Amino acid sequence: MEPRPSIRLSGVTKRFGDLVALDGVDLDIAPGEIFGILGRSGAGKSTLLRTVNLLTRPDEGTVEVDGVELTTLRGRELRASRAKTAMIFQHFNLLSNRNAASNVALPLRFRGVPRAARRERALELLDLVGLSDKAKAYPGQLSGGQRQRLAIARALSASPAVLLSDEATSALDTDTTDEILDLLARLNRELGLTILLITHELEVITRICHRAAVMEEGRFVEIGAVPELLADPDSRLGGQARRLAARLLGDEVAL
Ligand SMILES: Nc1ncnc2c1ncn2[C@@H]1O[C@H](COP(=O)(O)OP(=O)(O)OP(=O)(O)O)[C@@H](O)[C@H]1O
Repeated sequence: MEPRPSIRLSGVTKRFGDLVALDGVDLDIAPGEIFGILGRSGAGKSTLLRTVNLLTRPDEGTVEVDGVELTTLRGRELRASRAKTAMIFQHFNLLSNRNAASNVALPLRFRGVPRAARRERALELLDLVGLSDKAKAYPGQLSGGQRQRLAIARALSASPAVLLSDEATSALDTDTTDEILDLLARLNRELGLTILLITHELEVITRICHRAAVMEEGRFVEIGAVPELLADPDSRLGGQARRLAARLLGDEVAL
């Protein structure tokens, strides 16, 4: 029997006035999978990601996380189920007036975790993301890559089963992007964390995603295992990869 999906979207539709931002999206993501959604600006990626924790409520369709249908929940029950997911962002969304340990510990404070336990967990998480020497540093004293590590540590504070990543590497240079992607891949392996990410960068998909979908106008126009899509001469993902290689190598033969 197939394991219960970590995330299941069925017929998810979202309209903004006359605009159909999501058009009946179906998606199953397995526990421990890294799934990437690639698409141009305006394709509907952010709207889709935000339906998974119901920051955006779909007009039609259902959203299940870990077997719980979020679309039927409200108030306290919804907040409790939302804790199974955490989110990271392009611009980190850290609190600039709190040091690194305090940024990580704050969500635990809201959950009523006692001070000593909060501190211990914060230091453990900073260590996990390679920032154990930065506990007292403020976000303004950290590099972009270190800030994203800190945001990842904070996202993991309540031990979510699912991490949602909204263009988390888009503001970073290539080497730092690779470091953050490698960190996400390690957390996926070591913690069994399911990761759903959206990106407009092909390299993010090819470096860490097990499966991917290409999104256009609120629909998936392609979905599959990344190695298979890359090897398929007719796939959009493969086509993009070959065009990128040709550009980088300046070699039309690669097309
Ligand atoms: N709150 C909103 N009100 C009205 N229209 C919206 C709203 N949010 C998104 N849209 C529209 O829905 C469509 C999909 O937007 P979305 O942000 O999901 O795309 P995206 O693929 O994430 O793009 P980007 O990469 O630029 O963030 C766009 O046409 C956008 O203008």
